[in-house]
Amino acid sequence: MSLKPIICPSLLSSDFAFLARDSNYMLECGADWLHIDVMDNHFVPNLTLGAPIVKSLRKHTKGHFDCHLMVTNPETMIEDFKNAGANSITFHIEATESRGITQKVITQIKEAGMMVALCVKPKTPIEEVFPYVDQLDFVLIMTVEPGFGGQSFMKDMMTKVKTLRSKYPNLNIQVDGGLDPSTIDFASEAGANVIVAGSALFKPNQDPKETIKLFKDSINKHSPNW
Ligand SMILES: O=C(CO)[C@H](O)[C@H](O)COP(=O)(O)O
Ligand SMILES: [Fe+2]
Repeated sequence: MSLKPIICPSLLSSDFAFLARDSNYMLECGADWLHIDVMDNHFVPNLTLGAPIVKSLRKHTKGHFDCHLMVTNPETMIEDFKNAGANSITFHIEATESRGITQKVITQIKEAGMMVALCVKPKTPIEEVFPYVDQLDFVLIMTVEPGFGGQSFMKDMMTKVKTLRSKYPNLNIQVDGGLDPSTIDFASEAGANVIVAGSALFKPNQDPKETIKLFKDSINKHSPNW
């Protein structure tokens, strides 16, 4: 099976006053999913948006809502995000594993009819997701410390991408943080096919259509060698 590139603009870098306009513009430029960063000012030191805003946005776009929950208690938000129109929910294994509820949250998301993914922060070994991978739609490997856009890509995270890719050739692997035209080849060569990018796509005086194409070309070039 060959995996297709999935490009996910991070709305964290959009103009929050014009979320619908910016979301639809990215879809017109060739984006596949809309990446929505949910931060609770507890799991990460930043506060962004929650289900009510996602619900409002849903009225104005048909895009796939790829919700990245950087929150301490993801299990309390699943129903609200489902009702808001979320298509996939990614939660951090660091928020659930120590409480023994990772399996429960995966099941909760699947039963709500959404795609489900687990995410690992830079210091978390990728092996921690192995027991769950067969049930997941994708795995997110953070390539920055979660909390803020515009940080530098952590190239050493590519070891994790390679390890996961060699064990799971058919898995969608997402990377998030610092992806831009100068770092995409490291990610796609290592085996990532789902790319989140905020600043690289929303920066002024850039052509997001060109950048999205460049990301896809890079993945299509490297994926036959995975
Ligand atoms: O999850 C995130 C931060 O925690 C964001 O999705 C990510 O940082 C995207 O922004 P950029 O491409 O500017 O790094
Ligand atoms: Fe994210």
